[in-house]
Amino acid sequence: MVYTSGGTPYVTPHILHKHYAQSYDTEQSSLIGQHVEYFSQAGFDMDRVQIKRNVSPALLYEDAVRNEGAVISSSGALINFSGKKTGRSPKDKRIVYEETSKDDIWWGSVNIKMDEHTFEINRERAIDYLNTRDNVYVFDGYAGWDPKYRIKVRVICARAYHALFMHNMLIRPTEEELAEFGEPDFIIYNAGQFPANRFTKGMSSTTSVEINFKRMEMVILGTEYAGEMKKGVFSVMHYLQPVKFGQLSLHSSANVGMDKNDVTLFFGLSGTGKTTLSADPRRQLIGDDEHVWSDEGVFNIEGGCYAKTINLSAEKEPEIFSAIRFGSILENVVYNPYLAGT
Ligand SMILES: Nc1ncnc2c1ncn2[C@@H]1O[C@H](COP(=O)(O)OP(=O)(O)O)[C@@H](O)[C@H]1O
Ligand SMILES: C=C(OP(=O)(O)O)C(=O)O
Repeated sequence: MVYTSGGTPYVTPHILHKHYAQSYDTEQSSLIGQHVEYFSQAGFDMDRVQIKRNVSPALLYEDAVRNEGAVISSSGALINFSGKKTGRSPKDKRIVYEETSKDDIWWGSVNIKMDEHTFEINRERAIDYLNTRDNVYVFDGYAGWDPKYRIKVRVICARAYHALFMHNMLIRPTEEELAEFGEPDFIIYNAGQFPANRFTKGMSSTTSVEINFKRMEMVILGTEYAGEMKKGVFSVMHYLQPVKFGQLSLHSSANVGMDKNDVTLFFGLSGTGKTTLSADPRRQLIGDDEHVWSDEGVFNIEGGCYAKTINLSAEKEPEIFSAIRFGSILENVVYNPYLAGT
């Protein structure tokens, strides 16, 4: 990200893995016995890494600013950079070919096949990388507002901003729900700072975004674009809803009239206006991207929204503009370093 002021270019910082000594209240991570055992069994070196589970946005801000080159904008949002990948990598997204799901997947250039062994290699690579970090962030949340059709998702990642992103995009459990969360239904291992090995069978680049429906896991290597995680959860719900629950999942935004139950769905590929149109102030927002039309109505899969900020103005899109405040993330935007991130 380059910002130019008076002809002088300024490259905004993107400092990764800076090992600052950190004071951290261990109470906050509150990994109770069963969790410590879970993470040890999952291959995490619990003597080395500090696992921070469902920590507050303020703590994630502190870590992102201290360790990841994040900046706080004048309106309180957290400005972050996703490195060289600033969008999704569809050509590097693969699905494991295995007996439990192979007949329910439309294989081809969108759903690219990967073998189980390669998944295991990349999964191990991701966990090995995460074990080299001082901080590993975990966010446990739900996908799907209808308790009948929702799943429990665990995100394990190395960047505080990725944890904050999923804190925003998933549905947050209450304190009681978190205490009784138990085993997740789906796990994302995000080691996006670390590349895939190009010499591993099937890897065509250093990026790999892969889903294994048998293990109900996703592994991300070689891309830090946070949207991969939210779309990964969507891929899983797009598989589970029709195949396992018999419900219709939709890539659409949705809103509803103030008095009537007249739900409107807006369909379109990424960047075609789903978020913008669903934010109509005369109607109530249900969600901006991922829904399920179930036997009882339309429910959102997500807990937050993801909007494009290009040419965003307070006049044209006031609801989206005013959402840029404490807790929200600005990803890959230009800012003025002299005016405290404006
Ligand atoms: N008439 C319009 N309707 C919707 N979006 C528009 C329109 N004109 C321009 N835009 C812009 O197009 C982009 C649409 O992005 P967004 O709503 O986030 O798409 P999506 O949610 O489908 O990915 C925004 O930057 C928005 O400002
Ligand atoms: C986050 C994204 O979603 P959408 O543009 O569909 O809102 C994306 O395409 O990466």
